[in-house]
Amino acid sequence: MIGCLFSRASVPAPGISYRRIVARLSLVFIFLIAAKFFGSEETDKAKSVTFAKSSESLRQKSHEVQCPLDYHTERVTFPKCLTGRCGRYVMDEVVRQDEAQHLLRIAQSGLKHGGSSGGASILDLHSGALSFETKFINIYKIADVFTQEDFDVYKRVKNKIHSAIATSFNMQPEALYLTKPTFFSRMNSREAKTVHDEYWHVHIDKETYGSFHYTSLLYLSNYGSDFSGGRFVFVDRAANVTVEPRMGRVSFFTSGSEHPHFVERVESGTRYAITISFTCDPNKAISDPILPSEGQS
Ligand SMILES: O=C(O)CCC(=O)C(=O)O
Ligand SMILES: [Fe+2]
Repeated sequence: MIGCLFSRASVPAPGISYRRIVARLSLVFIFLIAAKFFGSEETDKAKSVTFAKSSESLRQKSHEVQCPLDYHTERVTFPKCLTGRCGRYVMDEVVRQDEAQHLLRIAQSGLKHGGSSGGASILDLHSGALSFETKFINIYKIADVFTQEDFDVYKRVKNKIHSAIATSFNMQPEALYLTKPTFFSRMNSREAKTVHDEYWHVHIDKETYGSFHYTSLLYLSNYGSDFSGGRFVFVDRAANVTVEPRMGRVSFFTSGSEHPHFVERVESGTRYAITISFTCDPNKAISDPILPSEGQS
């Protein structure tokens, strides 16, 4: 069989010229190159544009995108919160460095009591959920880790981000509510052990989490020095658009199908961030976390 194929390849059939073979091979070659560049795997997109570099401090950088159809349908229900504009923002001056450092210490001291066996761990101060090997435990049941000051800083920073979103999207702050899940994340290059470790998949927050209308991310470590890989990537039609995490950097965007995104795999080091989510639906609102009183945990 193999011999047959070889002989067919080396002796052109009558009527097929070498020129034709070269032309066909060229077509195959062009097709392979095109497949590499325009392949369906979004994460392989060759064209990548940096929206925010970790080396630059941005007071504000924004980009407006077209809102999807279902956004306009939902506007009827939440007209004060869905103001007709969809887009993304990066701001480096909303959260102070000392506040970001304080939040990093909260994340580290909480995660000391657990941590995933794979590459992604979370800590949720609202529910107490903490990654532990391949599952989750309630940190409030096992340790008395946090102080009132920790909760005060957390709330102050959340309020600043809430105001920045309300102002940027031109809404009354009362129309926008904190929702769940809102959580610290720690990512590294460890091999995934469960689906919860697979943070690198393209997703849409409104579909993944249900209640989100506005997603915000506060970065607690620096791309390039604390870790490599791990950039945030918007999967736009024309190109992938990256945000490089930077200590204290706030990035926020409307959470619908206009913003598919993923986090690149971390190659080395440790990446810390907080996902703080907001909804327009008062029924999906959550309150600020409070320090569990003695005997309550
Ligand atoms: O940490 C990030 O940069 C993004 C995380 C994310 O996409 C999410 O929590 O839904
Ligand atoms: Fe997300």
